[in-house]
Amino acid sequence: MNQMKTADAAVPEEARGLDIHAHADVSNYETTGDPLLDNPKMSARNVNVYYGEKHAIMDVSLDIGGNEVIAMIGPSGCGKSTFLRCLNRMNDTIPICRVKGDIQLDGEDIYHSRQDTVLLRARVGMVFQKPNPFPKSIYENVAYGPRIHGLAHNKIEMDEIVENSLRRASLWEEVKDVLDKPGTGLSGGQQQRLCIARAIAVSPEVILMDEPCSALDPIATARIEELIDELKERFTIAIVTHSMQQAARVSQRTAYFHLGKLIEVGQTKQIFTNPQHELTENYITGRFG
Ligand SMILES: Nc1ncnc2c1ncn2[C@@H]1O[C@H](COP(=O)(O)OP(=O)(O)OP(=O)(O)O)[C@@H](O)[C@H]1O
Repeated sequence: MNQMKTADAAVPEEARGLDIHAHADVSNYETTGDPLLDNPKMSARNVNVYYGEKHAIMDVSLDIGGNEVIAMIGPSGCGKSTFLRCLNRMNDTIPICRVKGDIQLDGEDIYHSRQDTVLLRARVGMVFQKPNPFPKSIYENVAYGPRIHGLAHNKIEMDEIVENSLRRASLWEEVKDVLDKPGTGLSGGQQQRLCIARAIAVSPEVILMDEPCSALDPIATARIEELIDELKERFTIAIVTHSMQQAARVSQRTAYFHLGKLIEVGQTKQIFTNPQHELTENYITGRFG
């Protein structure tokens, strides 16, 4: 059986420290692997992103399949978060940021001028690196989205949405007796599960997760990873992670980014055991990153 090649598998010091900028001109690289799928849930074509003059994402084309977990990995600053934020137009909130190219959700252009971004972000929810509950009760954190989207007609329906969302986020048993207490009073791991419950409450189709475990301890991280595994039954998930072990544990496909370019995409097992591109191999074996 193939062995995982990741950095954490004791890479000797002398093998590390390869300069990422040794391959600084990646602009003409073609993506290796299978970035495109039949019948994708989301599809990105020739996406370029600029922050002012800085060209942060270069001509990325990538599909995301329904009910898959796709992990986005790569060295710091390679554009993973920027690309993720394109998928629900979170980059619109950054004035100097320009996004070019075509991104579709179920075949519809999400950058169309008639696209309502509030509705889009309900369909394509987001969980951030640092848990960010609203300064409101646990109940209100979850009820807020359904209320603004008119998803409940009465208190009974709202109670049901709140309970179901907290159950799906594996938090209900811990908070069912303290729903009126502030969400900010929970532990970091519980706060992150509350943020996941909040995202789930508006019945999204896709959940974007930007390093959702980086502020959590290993036990809280393991719970979120278990949760991701359960959530993929109902949702499509794109996750940015710095942890290759996490990518290997939670995802079916992995996309490797490098200096703004999508270098390689494939089945997670293949990426970690038999990467086709030298840059991917250098990264997963810990030579840079
Ligand atoms: N708001 C911003 N304004 C200007 N430049 C930005 C902004 N956000 C990101 N960038 C630049 O875009 C490039 C890609 O950044 P991005 O945060 O997407 O990378 P990343 O791979 O997610 O990095 P990390 O792993 O460190 O979070 C970097 O060079 C970064 O400095």
